[in-house]
Parts: sequence; C-alpha cells; structure tokens
Amino acid sequence: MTETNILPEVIEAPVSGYDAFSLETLHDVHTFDGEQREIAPVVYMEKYGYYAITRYAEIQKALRDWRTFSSTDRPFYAPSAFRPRTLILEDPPEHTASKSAVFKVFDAGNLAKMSAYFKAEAERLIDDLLTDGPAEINAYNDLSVKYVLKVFPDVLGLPEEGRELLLKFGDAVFNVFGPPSELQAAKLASGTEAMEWVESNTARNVQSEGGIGWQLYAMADEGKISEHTAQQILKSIFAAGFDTTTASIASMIRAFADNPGEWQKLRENPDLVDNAWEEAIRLYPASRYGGRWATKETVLGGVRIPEGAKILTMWLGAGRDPRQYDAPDEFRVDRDLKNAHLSFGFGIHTCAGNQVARLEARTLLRAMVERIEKIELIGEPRKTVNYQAFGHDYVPVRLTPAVSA
Ligand code: HEM
Repeated sequence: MTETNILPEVIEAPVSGYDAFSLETLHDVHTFDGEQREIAPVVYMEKYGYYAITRYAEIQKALRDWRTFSSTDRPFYAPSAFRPRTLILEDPPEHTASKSAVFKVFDAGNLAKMSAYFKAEAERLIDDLLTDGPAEINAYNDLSVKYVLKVFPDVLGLPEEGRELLLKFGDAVFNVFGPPSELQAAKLASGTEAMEWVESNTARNVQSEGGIGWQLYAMADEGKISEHTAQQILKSIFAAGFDTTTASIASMIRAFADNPGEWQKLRENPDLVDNAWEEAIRLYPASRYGGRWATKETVLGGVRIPEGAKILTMWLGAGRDPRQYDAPDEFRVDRDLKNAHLSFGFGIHTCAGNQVARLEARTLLRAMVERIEKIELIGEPRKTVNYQAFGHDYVPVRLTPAVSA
C-alpha cells in the first residue's frame, strides 16, 4: 500500500483544562491562546464543554463552510440586549439580506465621501497635537478615541453629547459571550448606561436625511429589510464599530513605539501604509474569537467535532500561527501577508465594517507618517481586559514632529 492510500487518522479533540476566560488568561491572551494553538488545531475545553479551533488553516476552512459551522448559536449564547439580533447571529438567507443592506450603506459613493472627511480631520488632529513641538500623549485617548469618536459618529449623524457611551456599549457587547463573572457583571452594568442613548439614536425619527441610518430605514420602506432589522443593523454598527477601531489603532501605535525601525521604514516608504495597518491588526486583532455551532458531525484538521458542538474560533491566536507566518511575534511593516489575516474574520461573516475601519486607520496612519518623525514609548502600555475584545487603552508616547522641508 502506498502512503497516499492511508486515510488520515481522525482523533478525538484533546481535552484541555484551559480557562479562556479567567482573569489570568485575560491579562495575557496571546501567550495562553498561543499555548492552546500548539496543542492541536481543535481542542475541547472541558471546563465549559466547548470546542476551540485554534489554528489559521482550520479556522479558515471552517468558516468557508457556513452550513456546517453555523452562526445562529454559539458558546454562552443567551438573548441579550447587548447583542443586536441580526447579521452575526444569522445564516443565509436572512444573513444575505442584512449584509447586502450594510454593504449598500458602505458603498463606494459613501466611502468616497467619508475618505475626504476622514483625511481632513486626521490631518487637523495631528497638526493640533504637534502645534507646540513634541507632544506627550496617551495615544488611546488623545489620538485614537479623539479621532474615531469624531469622524465616524459625524458620518452617522450622531449628536456630540454621549458619544463616549459608544465605547461602553461596545465594551459590554464584547463581554457577552463568556461565562458569568464579576468582570462580566461590571462590564454589563457599565454598558447599561449606554442603552437608552443607543436606543434613542437608532430610532427612525432621529436619523438625519441622507445619513447612514436614514438610508437603512429607506431600505425598510422599499421592503428590502424589515423596520426592526434596520434598527438592529444600526445597533450592530454602534456595537462593533467603535471599540474595535479605537483599540486597534492604539495597538498599532504601540507596535510602532516598540519598533522604531519599522516607523523609519514606513517614513522612507509610505506606500507601505496599507500593509503596515494589516500587519498591526494581525499582531493585535481587536476581536479575540468568534462563535459557531456544528450542525452535523464533522472532521477538521483530523479532529472529530460532534454534531451540536459549540465552538470558539480563536483568531487572535491564529494571527500568530507559525504555520502561517514567519517570526509571527515580530511586527514587520513589509511582511508579505499572502493570505492576509483573520482579524476581520473570514467567509460570509467577514467584518461588515472592514472598509470603514480600514479607511479610518489607513487615513490616520498616512497623516501621521507625513507629520511625525519619531514615536517613543514613555511609560508602560496597558492592554484592555475583556473576554472577546483585545486592544490597548493606555499607550503613553512622545511624538516628535517631522521637520517640514
Ligand atoms: C479594526 C476594526 C474591526 C475589527 C478588527 C473587526 C472585526 C470583526 C470580526 C472578526 C468579525 C467577524 C465575526 C464573526 O465571524 O464571528 C466582524 C464582524 C462584523 N463587524 Fe467588524 N471589526 C472592526 C470594525 C468594524 C466596524 C467599523 C464596523 C461597522 C461600521 C463593524 C461591523 C461589523 C459587523 C456588523 C459584523 C457582522 C458581520 C456579519 O455577521 O456578516 N466592524 N468584525
């Protein structure tokens, strides 16, 4: 018998005592999720009775097959006011209609309008920061939050007052899919403050004519989606569109502060801006995992997954899978990302706002590269502690302005 005739061996998922949600884990998710990745492509987390897909290739393979790896249920799923019941909790055909509605409001025409506005605001913000020469700032609050909470809510037509509640809302949303704990209770309590604001700012009657929300309700009038779905989609944008970008832009600045040589490389070759941003979110994804359930028994990476299994797709760990990337812990602005990364997910549920997130981040980075000579760390950065979201909420840096020609 030749080797090609040997059927691949199918094994049961290695049983792991891993607690993906303990405080110890949450303080160092890259190390701990990375350890699980090195055990097997799929592990069984005994403590919670859930499966975790840990490696790049297997996550990608699973997410190509939405019929087997359905999104309509997931570990720790319980209906929650913090989880808008649309898109991420839908499979086709419902999902197709909702996703088309989002793509329609983020079409080329709307993105082009956003692009010009984001650029003007990014440049203004950096110029303001550097008016008096070198600036010592917390890159999270003074740069990332300031920029994101200005440009995207403006585009959505949201009032100035209360915008910071979007971050509390997002922080709660990203703590829903995990076990009850003090941490979860605190995040949900804090998010509750945001609920009324979110509810009233996603209502039909407050949407400014021609704005994103108005366009969604117009689609409801045309019968393309329901009125309820229009509001749920708007809530999804509120839920997923702020914590993610603020955290990952702060993480990107940390990556540059840790690697001054990479900043110089980018200054010398600004064409690398887009690639540098993708590399930053490969290294520091804003979302640690997704959730699915197996609609039938299946085998992934040689590991059996039973019908009905609830599954975490651990894309933060997969972003540093050495089977996919050379020297995966290193930040290299010119890395050949080949198949990109999983930080925006993969398959039919790929991030619906990825174009907006990319536009925001790349535009800011371009404005920075043109204006900033040096980014230096002047203190210890702090990572966020959250079940599902990952990022930095404190990145103390000194920005030295470039001497203009
Ligand atoms: C750097 C910023 C962002 C990151 C890293 C990110 C990451 C992700 C990931 C990993 C998923 C897939 C979830 C899954 O398959 O389980 C996702 C889905 C989603 N994201 Fe984002 N996101 C970002 C920004 C945004 C923004 C700005 C918006 C809105 C404008 C947004 C809206 C959504 C929505 C609505 C979904 C659900 C898509 C679907 O189910 O088809 N995200 N995002």
